[in-house]
Amino acid sequence: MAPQTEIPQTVEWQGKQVPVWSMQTINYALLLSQDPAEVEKVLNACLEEGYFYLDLESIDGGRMLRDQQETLELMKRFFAAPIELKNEYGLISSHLGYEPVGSRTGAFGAGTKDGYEMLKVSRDEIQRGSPKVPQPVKNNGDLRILENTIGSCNTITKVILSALSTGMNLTGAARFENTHRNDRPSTTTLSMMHYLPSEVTGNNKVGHQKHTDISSLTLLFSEQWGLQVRPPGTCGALEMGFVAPKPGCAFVHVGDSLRFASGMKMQSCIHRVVPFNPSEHRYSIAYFLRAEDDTMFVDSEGRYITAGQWHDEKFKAFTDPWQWQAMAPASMILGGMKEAGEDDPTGEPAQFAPNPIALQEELKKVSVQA
Ligand SMILES: O=C(O)CCC(=O)C(=O)O
Ligand SMILES: [Fe+2]
Repeated sequence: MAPQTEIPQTVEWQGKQVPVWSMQTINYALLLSQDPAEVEKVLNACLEEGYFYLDLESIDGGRMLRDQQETLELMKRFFAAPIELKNEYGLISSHLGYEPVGSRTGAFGAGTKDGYEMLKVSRDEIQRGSPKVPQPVKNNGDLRILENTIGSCNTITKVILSALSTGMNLTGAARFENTHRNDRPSTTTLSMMHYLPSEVTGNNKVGHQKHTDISSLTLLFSEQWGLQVRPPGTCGALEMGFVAPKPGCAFVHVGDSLRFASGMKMQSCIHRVVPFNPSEHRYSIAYFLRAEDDTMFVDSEGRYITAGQWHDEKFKAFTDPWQWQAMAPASMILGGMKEAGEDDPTGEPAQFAPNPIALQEELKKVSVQA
């Protein structure tokens, strides 16, 4: 057996010891063969925690890891290009195009902005003859890399979905795969993110806001620290803690759509990204496997709605100014997941807190517009 990489139980961040949450590691090669013990293990991870590591170091997973490395190189080239080229088409739709830094609320909520720029290429788009991607990556070599990566991620997430259907004894049309078919429209997308160093953006423009994902499953690759999750507890989620990057592994988590499709049995993972190292550029690749647009489920508000409608409403909530987010039901951003109390009783690190006078001014601005 390969030696286990030691993951610490806590890590120092902003002068405090913060938990590093441990989790199950699922073996992709075993899942591919529907190994009964591995199927049960992945199902339990989704029912109890809503996330796990996926070990891809095998003959099948190895090529997928190489696709990620190629995508990482592609992203670094893309994000180094001038803004006019990156933003050639802007954000064409919610799941396709470029979003500059500071487009959404940041890691520390009210009055802060996010610290990442993002390029999204949807699975539906890459399947088209002439995908609409900005000029820096619109060449045969880069399009091939994007197609390979989207194909790999799609296969991996479908293998997981299939194991979960088997684990839940779903048969025929009731299996989860049957609402995630490639030839039916969906908002499934590959999202490539570049977090700028907080030394460059300033402390009020950092990270990624706390949320659960719209998707059914999210497959996430990052070799760098910064991602935090809030594990579900018996009386609400526990404290935010880090996910340690693990070599050869992806981090997979359940999103709202699969929680809803499982009749609320699975946990949608509460997470955010914080600046870990103020001088570091952080890169992450997320594949959001989403249900076909016309899939029906009961959402966290008890409504019988389509996956498309849940996507559109939640995407709007993600991109709304924080003042409007604060007025929306909490079940939207957190997919109905419960939190026991404050993230941290001693509060967020002071250096990231927005100036209270500036906050009041911003609040006034939006109430005048509304
Ligand atoms: O950058 C990351 O590690 C996570 C990004 C994320 O949560 C998202 O795009 O939904
Ligand atoms: Fe997310």
